[in-house]
Amino acid sequence: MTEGFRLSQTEFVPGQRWISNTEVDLGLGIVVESANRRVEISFPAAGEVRTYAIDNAPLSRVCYEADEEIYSDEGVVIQVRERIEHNGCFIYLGEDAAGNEVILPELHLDSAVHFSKPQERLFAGQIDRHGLFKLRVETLEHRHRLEQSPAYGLLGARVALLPHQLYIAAELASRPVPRALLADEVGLGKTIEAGMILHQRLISERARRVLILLPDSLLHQWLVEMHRRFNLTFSLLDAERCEALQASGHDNPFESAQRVISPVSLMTRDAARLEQAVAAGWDLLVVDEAHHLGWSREVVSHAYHCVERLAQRSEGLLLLTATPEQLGPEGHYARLRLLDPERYPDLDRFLEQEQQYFHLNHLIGSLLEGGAAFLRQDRHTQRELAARLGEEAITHWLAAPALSQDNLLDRLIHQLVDQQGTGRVLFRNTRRTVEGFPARRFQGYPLLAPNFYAPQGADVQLEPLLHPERHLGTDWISVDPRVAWLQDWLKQHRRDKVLVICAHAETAVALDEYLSLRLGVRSSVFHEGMSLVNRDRSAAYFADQELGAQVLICSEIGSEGRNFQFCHHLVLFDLPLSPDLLEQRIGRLDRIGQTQDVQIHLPYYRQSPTDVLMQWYHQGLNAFERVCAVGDALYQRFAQPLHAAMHQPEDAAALESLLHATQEAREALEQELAEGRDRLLEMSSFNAERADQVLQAMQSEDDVSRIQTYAERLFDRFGISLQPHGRHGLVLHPGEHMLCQLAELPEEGMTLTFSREEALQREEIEFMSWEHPLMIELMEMLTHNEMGNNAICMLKLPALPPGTLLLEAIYELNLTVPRALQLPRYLPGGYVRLLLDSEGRDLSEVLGHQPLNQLAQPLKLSTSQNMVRMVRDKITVQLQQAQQLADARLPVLRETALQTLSLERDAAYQRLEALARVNPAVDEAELEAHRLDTRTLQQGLQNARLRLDAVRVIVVAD
Ligand SMILES: Nc1ncnc2c1ncn2[C@@H]1O[C@H](COP(=O)(O)OP(=O)(O)OP(=O)(O)O)[C@@H](O)[C@H]1O
Repeated sequence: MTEGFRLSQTEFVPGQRWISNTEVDLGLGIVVESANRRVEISFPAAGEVRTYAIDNAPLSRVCYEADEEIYSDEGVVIQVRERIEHNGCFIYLGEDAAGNEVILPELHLDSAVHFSKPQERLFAGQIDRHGLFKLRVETLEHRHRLEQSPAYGLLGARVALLPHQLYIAAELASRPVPRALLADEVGLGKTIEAGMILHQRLISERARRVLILLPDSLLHQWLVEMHRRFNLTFSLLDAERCEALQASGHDNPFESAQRVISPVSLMTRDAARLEQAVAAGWDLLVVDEAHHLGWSREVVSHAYHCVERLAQRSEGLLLLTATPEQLGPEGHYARLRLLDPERYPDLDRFLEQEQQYFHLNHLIGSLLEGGAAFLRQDRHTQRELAARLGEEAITHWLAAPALSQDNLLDRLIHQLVDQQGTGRVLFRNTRRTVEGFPARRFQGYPLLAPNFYAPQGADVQLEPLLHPERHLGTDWISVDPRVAWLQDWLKQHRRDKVLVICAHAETAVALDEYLSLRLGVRSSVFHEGMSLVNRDRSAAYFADQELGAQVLICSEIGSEGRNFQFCHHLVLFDLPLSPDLLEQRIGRLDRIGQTQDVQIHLPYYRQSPTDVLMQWYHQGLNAFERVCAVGDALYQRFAQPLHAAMHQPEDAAALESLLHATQEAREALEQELAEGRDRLLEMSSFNAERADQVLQAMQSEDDVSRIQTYAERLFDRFGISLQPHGRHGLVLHPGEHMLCQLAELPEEGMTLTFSREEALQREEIEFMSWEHPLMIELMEMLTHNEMGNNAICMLKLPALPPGTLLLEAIYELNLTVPRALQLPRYLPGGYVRLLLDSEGRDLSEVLGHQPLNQLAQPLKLSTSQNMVRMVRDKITVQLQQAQQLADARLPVLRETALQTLSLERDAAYQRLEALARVNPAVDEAELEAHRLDTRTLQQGLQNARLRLDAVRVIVVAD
């Protein structure tokens, strides 16, 4: 667009170019005829002709000055050198891009020209409503504040603000590339953490293409959770949909969408699909229930291979599992290797490193306890620190003023925590650190096995012994005392919902049929033999509080990932032979959102293998009533005597000694871990100070009255029809006079609340946060287009003589840095505001934007246009003065931003450097990437220019 565009008032002469002030989209008009106090204008770009009364035609004359760029109707760009007038029409003399002399009569100006810059629009008479200008500036303020907030990207999630999740989300969101294992205990919110990280990366444009791989049973739940909690819509690509897409002409179905959810089974069963998914490339890959990715030195599972291929083609990688060591330390190692193959090249080295935790933890423990005073005196610890973090780190610390040593010590401790083998990639929060979980209560129900049931003996396979129904014949349901027990229990708890989990689908189906068909219990079933749709229907039927099922019977697939915390009773119809799987089962109920104690019930045959296993779990591991983090490790250690005891359930002495040994081993192991790995893990998984910073930022942005007041004006300006809905809510509908079509406002309208609390209770209504897609759409439309970028108003201010002309200019920084690097975070205040008086003095400090808004009176459009015509020369001078002043401010702005930038980047660099001491070969690449990004950011600031974003002319009246 052209700079310094002028408007001039002359007679209407055929051939002149004018624009309509009220219908700017018509483009440049040509005077066709002027007679009988009327003028006829043709608008070639729009193919329209208009006739106006000459006296009050809403038209402005188009007239370009020397040095401006103009476009001919043949698309040639011309730099104007001179403008001459001939018979009332202009002729422009200038040069084209190749330096050729061009003479262009105004008749041949491009008619499709569009004015967008504030000064162009002001002079062209395209003056915005005063309210729209105010809204634009307010929107800029909000946008900059949000971009600089530590909560940026996390605000839009419909979630309760839980510090352990906020910390992980903020920590990973701030990294250039998030590659991590989210391993919080069952039900602590790994899906939510992953969702928050995704949301942040997508909003900040650090990721666009996301693939989520899931077990079949979790596809729908994730789709719903991503949409309902994060407003993120994913395409589900399973085998059928891939086929359909391919049939409709998509060579690679994975290129048909940016955000995809797929079952892992699609990759493992169909090599071609895996290749397509790999070829499509991803910014972020998420794999839930990652403990299924089996790996050992001898055998690597196919699922592991598939995920490995994809992980190599994806920048970011989030692996989710509540039981990272379920398949032993090898499996754990293998998942870390997926995240960072170079840092974890070798299993033996990894196992060795794990042994080092004790010393590191001891060092950290003494620093935490003794603080700066201790470190100042203790030379031995100083030497140890120097050995781990480098001589320079400790010399620098010792040289620092005593007052700042405490803070600096925190930084050193964090560097030590990072150095721990898995410090930066593994996040594990436990119920010990996250408070507020209800208790678990366990009750076993010993039953007499039927007389004819006797499959025991050392030669019988152990696993089937845990499922007596398999030995009771086809009519097992009528003879198995567990069924009678269940029937009885249900009768006594008619009002309670209960989740029943058993190992096999056939058992689940038989139980369901028996309960519903023979006993009339409202029961539903969930197993791997059902279609995904039917599984979800069953789960939804169970979730329905009023008309839903009382009982849901799940096979083992129901014990992973699903959310059943609305129910408080869990019946274990059998026991799994894995402590981690037991924890997964209990985790369906014992998860965030559970409001009552979780009651766990186990009917079992007296003196059976299940009886032994139950006692081992309960007395040995205490795994029913608490999370036993060392369960699988102890299972590996005690498998042999445990299996022997299960084969000999009547041998009370052997069992007693097994239980005793297990208890002792558990206590010792827990103690060892608490002093070693777990403490470090706890420290790297959570930082109260950082979490609190994010929490406070979130709470401050949740201020309902601020967002509500602003949003109501915003919606109204765009012509959206709104009605109040409760205290903090609205019902929106597309209005009759909407300014434009809105992709994020559905035809049928939307009911919303601005309150997070209400949004958490009422999932059927939208949570309107600063990051709701509709809010983002409107704010972007306002600030990325010319809407409201100029205004004129009147002001009565005794301190200033009437007739004084003030010019308020708002400048934005033009940044040429990729948005993903989030340069605006470092900019103080975000934009520059100047308020110039007639002498070119800046009064912005004396009269702020808000006070000015309160004093300013809007003017009618025609008055505004006349006013601009009268004072356009003065405005032009003031605009030039403002630009000079703004340019003079730029170096200071740049310097402050560079300082903030280097403070933050240096701290991050030091953290990486400390890490590189352990593994220099690997981390050099990361350090180099960091240096490069820092250079790009610095360069971006050096190249930044101030661009006039909006301008307001203020006329001081009597
Ligand atoms: N911050 C939160 N606000 C509201 N609900 C939450 C929050 N965090 C988690 N939840 C709810 O708690 C339940 C457990 O969360 P989630 O499914 O993310 O846990 P998980 O760690 O992935 O569980 P699992 O180990 O079983 O896979 C879900 O119903 C989830 O919606």
